[in-house]
Amino acid sequence: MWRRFAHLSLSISRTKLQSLVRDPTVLKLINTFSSDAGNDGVASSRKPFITFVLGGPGSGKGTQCEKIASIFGFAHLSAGELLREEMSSPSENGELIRNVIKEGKIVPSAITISLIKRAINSATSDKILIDGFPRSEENRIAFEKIIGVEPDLVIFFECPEEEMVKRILGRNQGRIDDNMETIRKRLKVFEDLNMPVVEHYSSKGKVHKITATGTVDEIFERVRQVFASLRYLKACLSF
Ligand SMILES: Nc1ncnc2c1ncn2[C@@H]1O[C@H](COP(=O)(O)OP(=O)(O)OP(=O)(O)O)[C@@H](O)[C@H]1O
Ligand SMILES: O=c1ccn([C@@H]2O[C@H](COP(=O)(O)O)[C@@H](O)[C@H]2O)c(=O)[nH]1
Ligand SMILES: [Mg+2]
Repeated sequence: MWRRFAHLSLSISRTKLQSLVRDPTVLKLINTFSSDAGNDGVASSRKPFITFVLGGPGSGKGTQCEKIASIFGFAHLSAGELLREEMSSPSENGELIRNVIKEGKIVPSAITISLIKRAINSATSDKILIDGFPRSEENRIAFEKIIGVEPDLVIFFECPEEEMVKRILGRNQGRIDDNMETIRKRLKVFEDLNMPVVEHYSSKGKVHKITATGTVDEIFERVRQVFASLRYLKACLSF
């Protein structure tokens, strides 16, 4: 296959390309865009390319996901947003979700995963950003079991607590959990339950840690480089 690259003046060595082709994320990129293989958990005839976007409350996940979605053509699924919509609809789980969110705790996996699964199945892109999920190791294990896939990539926004608190208190969207009492609980849940998920995927080499301080555009420039390099590799490897 290397002859296919011969006419390109790529500043990337053959050895590097060979190692990239063995990289699971790159292999998945190629499969996502060129195969019809499906899986049992989601109805798509293609395997979606799944990115988990993690970070503490107020670290900027939603803000950055919107930019990734518009520039790189991803579908943006926010687990928190799906739960808020469910909470506001005449759903049998509405009251439970409201109480859990108000307490800064984690909604049972079965509820969140069924909302995520439905959203993946109706997404118009096979490149999916799942924002703010999994929140715990229990969430993660349940997702991998029910959906039958692991994420291809994990973006982790690292942000100091005082900055996250400042951002949340300035958000002004009327969220029932954007108050100091709930914020303290959310920060503790993040450290105790969400960080082990980041550590799990770090040990598998899937995490891209992004420093989440600075302006929205400065942070997006760091994020953009991760996705631009994936897009570049796809372009190199799939023609
Ligand atoms: N780099 C930034 N500098 C200043 N404010 C920011 C920055 N990024 C996002 N914000 C603002 O901070 C608030 C929180 O951002 P955002 O909603 O994207 O965070 P989040 O990680 O999705 O939070 P949550 O986990 O609570 O949903 C928003 O009001 C957003 O406009
Ligand atoms: O997978 C999830 C995602 C969210 N929650 C609950 O919702 C709130 C708000 O989530 P944001 O991502 O900050 O919008 C969160 O504090 C949890 O209570 C959840 O349980 N599971
Ligand atoms: Mg958010």
